[in-house]
Amino acid sequence: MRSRSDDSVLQARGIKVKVKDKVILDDITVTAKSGELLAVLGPTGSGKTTLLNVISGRLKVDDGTITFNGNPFNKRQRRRLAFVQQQDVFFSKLTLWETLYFTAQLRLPETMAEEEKRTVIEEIVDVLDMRKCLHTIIGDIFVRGLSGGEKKRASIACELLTDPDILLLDEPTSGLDASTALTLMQQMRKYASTFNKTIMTSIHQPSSQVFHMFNNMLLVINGKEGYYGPAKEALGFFERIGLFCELHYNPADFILQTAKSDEETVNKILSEATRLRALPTSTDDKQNHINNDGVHYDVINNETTHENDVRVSLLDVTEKDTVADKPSQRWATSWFKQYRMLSWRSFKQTFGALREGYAIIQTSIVTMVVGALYWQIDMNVHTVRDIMGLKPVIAKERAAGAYRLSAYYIAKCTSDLPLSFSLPTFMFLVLFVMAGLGGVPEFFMTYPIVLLQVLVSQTVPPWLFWTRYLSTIQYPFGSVSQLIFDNFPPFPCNGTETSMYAVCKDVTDANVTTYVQPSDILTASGIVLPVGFYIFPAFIFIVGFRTIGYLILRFRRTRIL
Ligand SMILES: Nc1ncnc2c1ncn2[C@@H]1O[C@H](COP(=O)(O)OP(=O)(O)OP(=O)(O)O)[C@@H](O)[C@H]1O
Repeated sequence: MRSRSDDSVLQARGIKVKVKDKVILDDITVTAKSGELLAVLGPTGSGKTTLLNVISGRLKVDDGTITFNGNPFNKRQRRRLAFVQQQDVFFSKLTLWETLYFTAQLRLPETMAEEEKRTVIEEIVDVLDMRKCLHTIIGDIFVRGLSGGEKKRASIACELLTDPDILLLDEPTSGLDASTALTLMQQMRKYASTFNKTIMTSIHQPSSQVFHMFNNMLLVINGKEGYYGPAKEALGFFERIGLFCELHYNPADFILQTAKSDEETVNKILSEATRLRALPTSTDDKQNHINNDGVHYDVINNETTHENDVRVSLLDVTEKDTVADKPSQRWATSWFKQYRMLSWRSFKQTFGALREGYAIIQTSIVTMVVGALYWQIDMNVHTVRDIMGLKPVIAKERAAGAYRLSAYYIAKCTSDLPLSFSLPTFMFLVLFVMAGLGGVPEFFMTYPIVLLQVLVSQTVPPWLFWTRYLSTIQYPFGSVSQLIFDNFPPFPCNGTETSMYAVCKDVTDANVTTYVQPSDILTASGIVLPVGFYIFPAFIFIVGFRTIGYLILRFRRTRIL
């Protein structure tokens, strides 16, 4: 159930971020209060996303502090923060309902009753007005599904499921038409005021109506603070330095154009902002900020979203903080639950691809051709597309602490098996019968080895192609050949390519029939070792490569900037 969050103040003070020698954020101070919508405006590349990354804890600062109710914003409190990134990353074959259900199962506590989880989903769906597309698939560039605006709301819905106190939105309106963007921001503003949530959103080019919805705004220019304060006072700030917005002109457009204009104008804005910040009685301090010493705190909430002024004393803040500091577990659900849900989703995604008829045809053809040559698993446009698409989803979900990497990895490996095996099984069966490679016992002896080879092939990434010299294919091939040819009858030298077999080379008398033994065929193919020798390395490959894959995922750090 949505709960009304306690009054809170999140403050970033003197934030500085440098990448190599480039200063990306320089002395940014901003305060976000519960119940309010704070917008971070700025030209492209000014540092808006970087600031959100810093606040969410995904990026370290070179200088500055972030506090929550006057205390350092710690890891535990950050779990009450949700971050909706600019790109919507989803499993495309799942419906909106399935996506929300999956997220709820993983991110809501296991102790919460199933019925309650469903109620939470229903509630969010209503808050964001998404009922009409609940059973539409997410879709991708190949198959249409949710619209851009619906996808954006779906991203937000996934984050709202955990009922966070603080919601960071990175460019939620980018790519949306003006009316969809307006509806979304109206929903966000209403959500913030109804449930006393803190919402901080970066935004590129808000319409006039959207602009008037912001309680406070921070203007970032080249990583520096251009204006911070109530949105409705922003034009007054510019007027004080001689910059006037024409009547009926969109204030956001005016502000952004001014922020991108000549150096002299930009310097004027930055100097005025610096001057105001230095004033002890600046608007900034009066309205929003905890004083420098972080001890005294007095908020006058003067916006229309609140019916009454809210005054929070130090005592209140300390009490609220204790509540917010309640120890929370690292994971909402057990390893097994994560494994089960991740397998479920992986199945849905894979079989969703199969439901698309053309995917089956294409997969079959490619598998037939490639599989016939190499017994390799198919690697066509669809699977590549899906695999490429998964990385950002996993990165997003892992960053939000949705599940353990080990649960994901094992679920992915196991849930893919039925599909991975289905087409090679079909092919092997057909070939086995058509080529008359043996009877039922031979089939059941050789079939597991084929499956083994499918697994080995899957685990070798293209950049490790040179490992063919380690002959992953040779081992199962060797064992299959041995099992098949062991039961073959000898055949005469005449009628065959005699140079292949030593026994045939010396046959000079046409009346003498010399036979090639099955063992001769194997020797000629370089298969000379016992069956076990060929099977064992396949297991080593399967376990070895999967372990390496897991370790790479585990220890490779994702760069955010
Ligand atoms: N890893 C990096 N190395 C060097 N510069 C970087 C790196 N990451 C970001 N930057 C630079 O930092 C600046 C701020 O980037 P950021 O993504 O925060 O901007 P933004 O205001 O969110 O832009 P947009 O509105 O286009 O999303 C940009 O100039 C960007 O090129």
